[in-house]
Amino acid sequence: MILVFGKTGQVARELALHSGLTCLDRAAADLSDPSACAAAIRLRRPRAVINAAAYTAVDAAEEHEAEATAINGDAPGAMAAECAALGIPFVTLSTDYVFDGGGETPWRPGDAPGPLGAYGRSKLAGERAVAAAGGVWAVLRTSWVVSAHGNNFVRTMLRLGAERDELRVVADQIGGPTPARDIATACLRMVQGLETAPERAGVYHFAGSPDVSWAGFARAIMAQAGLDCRIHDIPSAEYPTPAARPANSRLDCRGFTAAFGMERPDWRAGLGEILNALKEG
Ligand SMILES: NC(=O)C1=CN([C@@H]2O[C@H](COP(=O)(O)OP(=O)(O)OC[C@H]3O[C@@H](n4cnc5c(N)ncnc54)[C@H](OP(=O)(O)O)[C@@H]3O)[C@@H](O)[C@H]2O)C=CC1
Ligand SMILES: Cc1cn([C@H]2C[C@H](O)[C@@H](COP(=O)(O)OP(=O)(O)O[C@H]3O[C@@H](C)C(=O)[C@@H](O)[C@H]3O)O2)c(=O)[nH]c1=O
Ligand SMILES: [Mg+2]
Repeated sequence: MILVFGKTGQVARELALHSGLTCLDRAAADLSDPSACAAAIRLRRPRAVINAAAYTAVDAAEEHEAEATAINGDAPGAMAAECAALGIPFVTLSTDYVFDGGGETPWRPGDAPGPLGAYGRSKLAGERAVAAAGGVWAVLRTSWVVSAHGNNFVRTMLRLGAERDELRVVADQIGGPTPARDIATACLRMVQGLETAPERAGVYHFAGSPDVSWAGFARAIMAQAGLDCRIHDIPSAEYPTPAARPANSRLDCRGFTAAFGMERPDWRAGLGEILNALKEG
């Protein structure tokens, strides 16, 4: 059995569609209590652990950094330490928001992080705690997660696109939208890969292709959904938010493909599947 932290989130819901997994919701394991997470692993004796739970409210994290750091920093660290003690692989997710967004070159896993906000700092704290715990661990940084469930940009655009004739969307933040379904597959590939070749432990990048601005992504969503809503390109300065977002969120995913044999998924295909799932309701 593979133990998954998270049950209701975008990635956790896609993981739960696979067999051989036990998914823990907040009632079964609250990440604001890291030692309870370690205890849950000890009790259940899985062959591997995937952490798909996190504090993901980017703007709210600015005012709740201590809570975000407990959940995104301390809890994965405690999980990783327990997995190291048990000699089992541990996979956790991180984000493009650990980078400062400078330049236009896709970020490589070894590039220096420089988070612009509290969410990114809390996720970086988690990466560092996991690496420090030792054992057979992997951090998968992904970006712009989308699915038919939960809070994500596709669902926001569908809601707003049905209400309005035009929308202003930032065009100077570029990244790779990533279907949660593909992230779930990637996590399971990593578990298998780490079981057979533990020397693959480390930090990896995995994002959908092609890279696009939020405005470009919004236009694709409106077009594929058949919504008549015009998207105006705006600079980030015209869409002020409590937390700054990186301008360059491009992730260089070649190391992941080389290690685990999975290419970057085309988000345009994933978007079609999400729209179909929402239509079938
Ligand atoms: N969403 C995105 O765009 C991106 C996400 N990521 C990372 O990918 C991973 C998965 O994200 P995603 O699936 O989108 O997340 P979601 O925001 O969809 O879900 C978050 C999950 O974490 C759970 N959770 C939050 N706080 C706690 C807590 N204190 N104890 C237990 N469970 C808790 C939530 O449970 P509940 O329903 O009870 O609140 C929910 O199941 C995260 O590590 C995230 O940082 C990386 C890049 C982009
Ligand atoms: C709704 C809306 C958003 N925007 C902008 C704000 C923001 O820069 C961008 C995306 O909005 P979101 O609120 O979805 O962005 P955000 O919540 O920051 O998404 C991030 O979530 C975390 C968890 C991650 O790890 C990141 O990879 C990333 O996916 O679009 C507009 O320009 N116009 C709009 O009408
Ligand atoms: Mg959001």
